Amino acid sequence: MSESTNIVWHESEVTKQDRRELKKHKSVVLWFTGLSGSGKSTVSVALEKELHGLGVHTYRLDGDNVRHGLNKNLGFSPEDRKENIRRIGEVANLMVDAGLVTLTAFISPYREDRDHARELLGEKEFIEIYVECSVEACEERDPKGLYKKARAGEIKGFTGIDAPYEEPIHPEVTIETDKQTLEESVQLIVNYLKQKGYIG
Ligand SMILES: Nc1ncnc2c1ncn2[C@@H]1O[C@H](COP(=O)(O)OS(=O)(=O)O)[C@@H](OP(=O)(O)O)[C@H]1O
Ligand SMILES: Nc1ncnc2c1ncn2[C@@H]1O[C@H](COP(=O)(O)OP(=O)(O)O)[C@@H](O)[C@H]1O
Repeated sequence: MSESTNIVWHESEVTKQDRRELKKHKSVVLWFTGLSGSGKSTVSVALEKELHGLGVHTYRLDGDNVRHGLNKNLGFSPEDRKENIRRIGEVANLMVDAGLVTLTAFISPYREDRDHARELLGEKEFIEIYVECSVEACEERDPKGLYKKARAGEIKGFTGIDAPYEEPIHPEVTIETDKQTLEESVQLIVNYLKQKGYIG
């Protein structure tokens, strides 16, 4: 792939701050990370519904969905996962600029890749949410039958089985979906956003 040259940033007259004032809430990325089956999609869907009900403008980016389009040329090698997360970080950055509370639900197994997204967005606009759940519980749930396939050797390099997952060290929020109910997880995140002044 070649790199763009001779390009110059063009400022808009409407700023991120203007868009936030129109929407009456801050914009931020809620970056869910965790094993397959930990509950990233389930919790982010329920949270988005709750936030929408509170008058918050949201958008949700989900691993399976984005891999159908924008990232359909990427697989699950460490390099492809890195590129997947790099693109999501960039897209999320645009959405935060647009004034949206953006929910991303990707395994994002590598600490370094998540930290790059954090650097791009900046500390105030990046909230890492660790969806903690033991691999045993995820495998027990196996909502898409993928753990079964991985155990049978039909999927190689499956996160938590024969590919790594690096736990966050200092996530802003941790939810334990093998101990808490879905409602408890959603409430915990809503309370965090209110407490920190992201939403009214
Ligand atoms: N090898 C392997 N490892 C992990 N997951 C796999 C794999 N192959 C396919 N899948 C399916 O792809 C979904 C994960 O995509 P992500 O984009 O979130 O992955 S990553 O962040 O790039 O690691 C993941 O979705 P979730 O279960 O929602 O996490 C799986 O459905
Ligand atoms: N407390 C809980 N929080 C979230 N999901 C739960 C919980 N208990 C059971 N589940 C189930 O676990 C599965 C999680 O799957 P999913 O949300 O697709 O995970 P991921 O997006 O991380 O792969 C769903 O079938 C969901 O109904």
